[in-house]
Amino acid sequence: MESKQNGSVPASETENKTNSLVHVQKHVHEEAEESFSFTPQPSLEDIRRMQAEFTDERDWNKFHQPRNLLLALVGEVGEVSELFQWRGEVKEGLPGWTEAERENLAQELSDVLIYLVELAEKCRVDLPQAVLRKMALNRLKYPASKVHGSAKKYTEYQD
Ligand SMILES: Nc1ccn([C@H]2C[C@H](O)[C@@H](COP(=O)(O)OP(=O)(O)OP(=O)(O)O)O2)c(=O)n1
Repeated sequence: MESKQNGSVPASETENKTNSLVHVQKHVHEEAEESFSFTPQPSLEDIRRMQAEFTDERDWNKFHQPRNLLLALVGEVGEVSELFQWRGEVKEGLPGWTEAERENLAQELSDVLIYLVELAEKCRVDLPQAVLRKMALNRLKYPASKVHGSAKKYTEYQD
């Protein structure tokens, strides 16, 4: 028989609750810590080439001018937004999303990337190199020591 102190919850019950809380916290922690990375292929250059072949084979270059590609890109961004709308905040890893919803999102994000890469190609922007330059600029604009933990825009810092 469990001993009750001053009518409080038996020690074993408190222990169980504590244990399950620790379990839940550990689970949440593990989910947040779960590492994720992309497979290295295809590269952006691979994607550029594959999309160029797709376009050539269909004689679609006459439609794929920069402005049309930009409009197509924005349209696909809208399709990604549709998948998130009315859901409220969505946690990292998309807990509760079905496999079909995840696949849908993967397809829409791919459409965005495909049009982005082709737009960059048609504008003669070497996207991987441009990204390296831009990230270097971002690091200069937002020194970690200065902005750590703050999401303020760089123009809001007084210095
Ligand atoms: N003129 C076109 C039409 C399509 N695509 C390619 C690039 C995109 O990855 C995809 C876009 O196809 P859809 O316009 O059919 O759009 P979705 O695949 O998003 O279909 P839906 O709008 O029904 O969701 O196909 C392309 O390069 N050029």
